[in-house]
Amino acid sequence: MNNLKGPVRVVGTGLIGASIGLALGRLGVTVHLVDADAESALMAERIGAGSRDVAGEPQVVVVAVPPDHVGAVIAAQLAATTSAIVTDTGSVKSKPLVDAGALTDDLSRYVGSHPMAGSERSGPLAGRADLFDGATWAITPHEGNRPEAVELIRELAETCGARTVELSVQDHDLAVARVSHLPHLMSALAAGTLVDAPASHLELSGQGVRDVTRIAGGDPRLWTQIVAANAPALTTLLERIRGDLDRMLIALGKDDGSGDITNLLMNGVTGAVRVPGKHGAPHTDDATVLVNIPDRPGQLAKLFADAAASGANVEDLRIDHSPGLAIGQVELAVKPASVDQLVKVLTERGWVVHR
Ligand SMILES: NC(=O)c1ccc[n+]([C@@H]2O[C@H](COP(=O)([O-])OP(=O)(O)OC[C@H]3O[C@@H](n4cnc5c(N)ncnc54)[C@H](O)[C@@H]3O)[C@@H](O)[C@H]2O)c1
Ligand SMILES: O=C(O)C(=O)C[C@]1(C(=O)O)C=C[C@@H](O)C=C1
Repeated sequence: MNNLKGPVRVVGTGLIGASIGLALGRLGVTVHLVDADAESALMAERIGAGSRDVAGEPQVVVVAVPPDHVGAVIAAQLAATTSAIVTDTGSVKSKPLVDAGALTDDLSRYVGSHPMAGSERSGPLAGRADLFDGATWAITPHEGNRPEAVELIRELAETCGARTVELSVQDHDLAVARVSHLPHLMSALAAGTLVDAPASHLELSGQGVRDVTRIAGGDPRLWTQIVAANAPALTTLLERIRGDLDRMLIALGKDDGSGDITNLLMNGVTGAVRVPGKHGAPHTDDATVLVNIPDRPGQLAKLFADAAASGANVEDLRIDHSPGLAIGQVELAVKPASVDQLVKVLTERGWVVHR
């Protein structure tokens, strides 16, 4: 470790590039900012993601531009540098390798990577220094890479706060089709049915629809490039979903279809619990307790104090709050053995609690 000295040149200073600059800046790594759009680089500099002074050979180049441009920018950066290790943050890993390979003979200084953290927002002003803290960052070396080059990119990701996972380019693209690209398409399709919904229907929106539609807000131009670049893997998954949709439609049309509906829903439960929890840890068996919380200052602090008094350790929490309502709901995740005592103490102290 500690081979990352900088400077790091970030090409593409939008959400991801600016966040990388901010994250590296926390540990004093010098970051140089380049963007085809001068305004984007200026904004990134203003929020403290680095400087637009790009003189000299960088130690590392991070290419954080939209997927259609990644390969060409990698090739251009390899040509513009002599020793720098070049990586990219593109959401699909086979396309940059093919695109850059068509433009240069030597890809030994290029190591692919992909931070598995982001947002539905774009541009430098959406950048956050803590975006990658605890997130997974995929490293996808190819045959021509030297181990030291791969190690340097691993160190870059870890300096940004992430934990790294190494996998092949092909395996990466299959994995993200499942855990990122298909979920995005499903979110967009579900949100699309709201386009012509009457306001009186939308008024009933609760946390469920907010959870399902958040990522649908992502930039459609960026996501078109992402899903087009991963079409083969996505096609296989979409065909599977089409089969499940047909099964659901047939079951809904039958008087005795509830068994098959339950089977499809059970399948969802089984899949959902396989999603790893925070920091890449396995999904825990924590139990959840829901507590109604009045929208008044100090209530959250009081709830935590009362939970602590029961002896329960709060492993995680989520707050659902609808603007305009005088009450919200807090979901406390605790060890199953703590639930009974937690519910007893909170109820005694006046909280409305649901298991
Ligand atoms: N948005 C996410 O959640 C997310 C997460 C992980 C990885 N990624 C990947 O990271 C990359 C960047 O995504 P983003 O969300 O930061 O996009 P963004 O739109 O916020 O920023 C992209 C930036 O690249 C610049 N740019 C475009 N073409 C360029 C070129 N030829 N040379 C230099 N600059 C150029 C744009 O001006 C823009 O400032 C994409 O490849 C994306 O697939 C995105
Ligand atoms: O949190 C989000 O908004 C994201 O969609 C981030 C997300 C993901 O699917 O996890 C989106 C695309 C990227 O390539 C990596 C991360």
